[in-house]
Amino acid sequence: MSAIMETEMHAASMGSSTATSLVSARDLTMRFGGLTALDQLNLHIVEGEVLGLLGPNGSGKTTFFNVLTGLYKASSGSIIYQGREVIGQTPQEIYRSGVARTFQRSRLSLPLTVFDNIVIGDYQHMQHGLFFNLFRRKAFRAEYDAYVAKVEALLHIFSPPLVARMFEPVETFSMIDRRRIEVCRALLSEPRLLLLDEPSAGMTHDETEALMDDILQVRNKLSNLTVVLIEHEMNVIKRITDRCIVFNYGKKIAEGTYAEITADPNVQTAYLGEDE
Ligand SMILES: Nc1ncnc2c1ncn2[C@@H]1O[C@H](COP(=O)(O)OP(=O)(O)OP(=O)(O)O)[C@@H](O)[C@H]1O
Repeated sequence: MSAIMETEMHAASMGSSTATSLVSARDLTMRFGGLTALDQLNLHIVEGEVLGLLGPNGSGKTTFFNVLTGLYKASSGSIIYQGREVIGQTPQEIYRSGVARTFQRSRLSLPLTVFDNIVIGDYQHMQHGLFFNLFRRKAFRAEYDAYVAKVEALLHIFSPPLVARMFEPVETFSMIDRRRIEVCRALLSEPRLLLLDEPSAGMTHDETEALMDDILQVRNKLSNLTVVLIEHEMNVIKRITDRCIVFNYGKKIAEGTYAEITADPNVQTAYLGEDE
């Protein structure tokens, strides 16, 4: 089947005649010694969707993110993002092409301020030579002010009270605010594709609900953004995804709406099998 036909089939499954694939993974395989974490995986990520990635522990979800963001080099197969092969590109190149992510474990520097934590991700884009900082004070100030305005705007989408506290250290913030800060950091580069690895991990039910509202709000405000989230909380998946893909043993075993995948016997067996 041609790539165009597959894209059109996906457009049809999204209920839209204009939907196109932002990412296409084909026969993607990632081996760690004798362990096959991704096993000839084929999937598409459709532009503008919120896609949920599900699957039992160890089914390859985070490995997929790690390959897509260039942290791991796939053993074989291909990932086309915006018409270009991702495999072989460095994490920095992939980031610059518009793919940003958060991690399962927090990667914030707790003693640093909210502002510093957010802009640190964009460090490579900054003019930061000694000459620039010492002798081009006006340009330095303008760049700094532009970053402050950008961070304020991002924090404002999530939680206006965070704006007033943006120069306070992250260690003084609650878990949900820390997650918001991490998502803001990922959004600073104005990505087209945002990958969220278990955003609800370690949060209470109410915090999770609030963060999901935030993510929906971000998605409404940044209409070109495509979001993929790995999540174990089925309520979250049900509430915010347009479509889901389920992994098991590094393969895609189901895809469709939340209602479709939860009714799928393959999915039920994968999860029940894990509990037994
Ligand atoms: N760097 C690595 N070296 C060796 N094995 C790895 C590495 N990264 C992942 N694996 C293995 O690959 C498999 C898939 O792991 P992965 O973290 O992608 O699963 P997951 O679906 O994200 O799981 P979870 O839901 O528990 O986060 C697991 O068996 C894991 O132990």
